[in-house]
Amino acid sequence: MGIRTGAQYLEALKSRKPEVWLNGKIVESILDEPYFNQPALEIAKLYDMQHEPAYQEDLTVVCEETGERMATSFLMPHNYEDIMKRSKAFEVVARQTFGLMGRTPDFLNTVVTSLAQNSWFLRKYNEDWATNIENYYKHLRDNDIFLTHAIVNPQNDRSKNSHEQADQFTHLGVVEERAEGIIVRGAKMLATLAALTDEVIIYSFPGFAPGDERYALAFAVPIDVKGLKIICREPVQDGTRSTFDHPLASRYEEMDALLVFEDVLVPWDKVFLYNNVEAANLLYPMTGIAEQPAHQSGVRGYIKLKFAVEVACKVADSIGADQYLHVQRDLGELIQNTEVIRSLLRTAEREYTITEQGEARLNPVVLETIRGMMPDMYPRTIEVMQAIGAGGLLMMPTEADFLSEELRPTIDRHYGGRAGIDAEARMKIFKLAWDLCGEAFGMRALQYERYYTGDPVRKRAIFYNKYKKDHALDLANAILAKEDTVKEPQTN
Ligand SMILES: Cc1cc2nc3c(=O)[nH]c(=O)nc-3n(C[C@H](O)[C@H](O)[C@H](O)COP(=O)(O)OP(=O)(O)OC[C@H]3O[C@@H](n4cnc5c(N)ncnc54)[C@H](O)[C@@H]3O)c2cc1C
Ligand SMILES: Nc1c(O)cccc1C(=O)O
Repeated sequence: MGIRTGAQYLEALKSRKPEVWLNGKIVESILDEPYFNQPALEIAKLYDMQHEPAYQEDLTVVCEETGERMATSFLMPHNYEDIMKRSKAFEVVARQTFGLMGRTPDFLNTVVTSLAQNSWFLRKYNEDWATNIENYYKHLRDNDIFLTHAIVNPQNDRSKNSHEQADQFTHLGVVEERAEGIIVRGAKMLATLAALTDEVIIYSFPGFAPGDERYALAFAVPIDVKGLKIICREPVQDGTRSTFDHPLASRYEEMDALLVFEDVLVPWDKVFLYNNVEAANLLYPMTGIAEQPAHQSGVRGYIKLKFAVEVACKVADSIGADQYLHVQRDLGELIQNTEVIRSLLRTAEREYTITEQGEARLNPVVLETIRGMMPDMYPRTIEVMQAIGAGGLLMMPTEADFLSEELRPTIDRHYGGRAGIDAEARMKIFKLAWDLCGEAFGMRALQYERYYTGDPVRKRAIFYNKYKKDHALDLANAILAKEDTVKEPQTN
């Protein structure tokens, strides 16, 4: 099939009926549900862009194996040119959603591509696991499949491992083996965009302990597989809010969901890892699924940070606040933060290495630095935006007010900004800002930057401990090695 169009993506959406729970009801038709309609159209636009002359060379490449075009995010990187091709594709996608949709198809495309490129790791444990992921990669690549994923156990009792939870199937685990596959039961979180995807892949961040064997697994199933409940969180918009009042929340809402598997059959050919705690704990650090998605999320995160900083600058400019020193200082800080991330990305890309399997990987220390800085930089941007927007963020008429012939003259008189910024222009800027720094949509976008890549506290601790193990601290050791020994005590 090769690359899909938006219409083909939407047709596939219509052809399925996953068990999606939204506000206490099963959604009968995803596309007809107002809440999902606009985000689905945004995803469809990304598929259409693969066919548009302006974007096709950036978003797709010709697959050497099939001769058909495939998404560039399925390209297995072997050199700097491949790295930069992927980087450009990630940026084109990110710019389309201003970096606000973190789990666009390219994210998991890079995950499965790297799992396939590193199938050697799975082959060490089980030949079938390796063959299965290699075949799954081709299935996704050749059919341009949109994946969601859930790799975290739901928050039940974080002081206990999966096998110690009160109910042994609170967390997703294997109930039994059958000739046709494994039966899985339990929950996994946090499947972003699940309702809008074709299939779901399950695996885990490291963290299994002896006794967790039944939970140590990785597999993939269609999103509408029998027995899978997709339980959505509360929506941050209802699909009917005006794009004038909520320009971001109305378009880029990424629904998050808990996945509950109720004795779901996973065919053996879709099992990538099973009943092996060591393999499950090493999957993330030993394959490229730490580095490769971090490239996509680094580029996306940069675009989102840059976008939010630009909104903060527009807010300040629209009311003349950026003539004041402290506002200039704070906005200068935010701009410098975006330059730090941009520069780190170029450094990580340039300082790539080639693995024994021929995979080009960005510098992991630099990638991890980006991942470690974003959970502070993005919230700081929102804080500055709130401080500059101040009460104006709570002083915005709605689109309906603007449309009132009676009220409009009053709005025009009292809601304008500095010279040259009329009421509508200022309100459009402030509504962008409020979606980012006040609405539930914006708070989720902030929480995303804090947690999408894992717990920042533990990620930084892992980073420090690995850095200490891998780096000699040679500058400090050099001075300590000098002959500045303590002289003999003076004896009087
Ligand atoms: C908007 C958003 C989108 C996301 N999208 C996805 C997705 O698409 N797919 C997916 O799989 N995941 C997704 N995630 C989930 C993300 O991977 C997790 O949020 C992240 O791994 C942290 O886990 P947690 O949220 O359960 O926090 P917890 O691990 O429960 O942490 C809660 C608090 O307890 C502390 N804590 C808990 N356990 C420990 C421990 N063992 N040691 C020390 N401290 C501990 C943490 O430091 C933290 O302060 C998303 C998250 C967000 C916010
Ligand atoms: N956040 C991640 C994810 O959801 C899947 C794979 C990798 C990551 C990551 O950030 O490392």
